[in-house]
Amino acid sequence: MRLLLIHARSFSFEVRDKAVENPEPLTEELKRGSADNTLVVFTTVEENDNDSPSFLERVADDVLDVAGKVKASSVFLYPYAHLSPNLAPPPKAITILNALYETLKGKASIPVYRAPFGWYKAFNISCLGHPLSELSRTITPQESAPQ
Ligand SMILES: Nc1ncnc2c1ncn2[C@@H]1O[C@H](CO)[C@@H](NC(=O)[C@@H](N)CO)[C@H]1O
Repeated sequence: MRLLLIHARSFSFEVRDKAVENPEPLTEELKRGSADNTLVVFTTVEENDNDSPSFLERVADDVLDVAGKVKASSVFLYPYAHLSPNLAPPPKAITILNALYETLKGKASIPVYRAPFGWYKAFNISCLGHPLSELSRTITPQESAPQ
């Protein structure tokens, strides 16, 4: 999994067009969203990722550690298919992203928002520019313990 974490003074998005054959169904609250003092997590699910609790908890712990350090008021999970050449296919990617969203919500003491999967979206972001405001992470499932 590849993450680009941007601590933003403000962030907003609005859905435009379908980007995959079967995008996530849109509800009113998923069509647009915004937050201030938020940690935007552009997230690319890779082909070798999985939805095991141990993997997702490592990702969530890393994200929330950054959110705490920068004193973000919320986390914004943003599906983003541009951070890796080894993409998981959409059905697998949406499953893992939704599981990550639930894991984050279960662990976070601040609100966790998300943008919908499978759509082109317009967005505005105002990066705060402090030393921890632009971070990237590559997190991979641990190899199973040697037999
Ligand atoms: N492996 C993957 N990891 C994360 N997101 C993925 C994905 N495969 C598909 N998507 C979603 O489908 C849109 C088209 O690729 C993606 N949309 C985007 O990446 C927008 N920034 C528009 O380009 C995303 O919502």
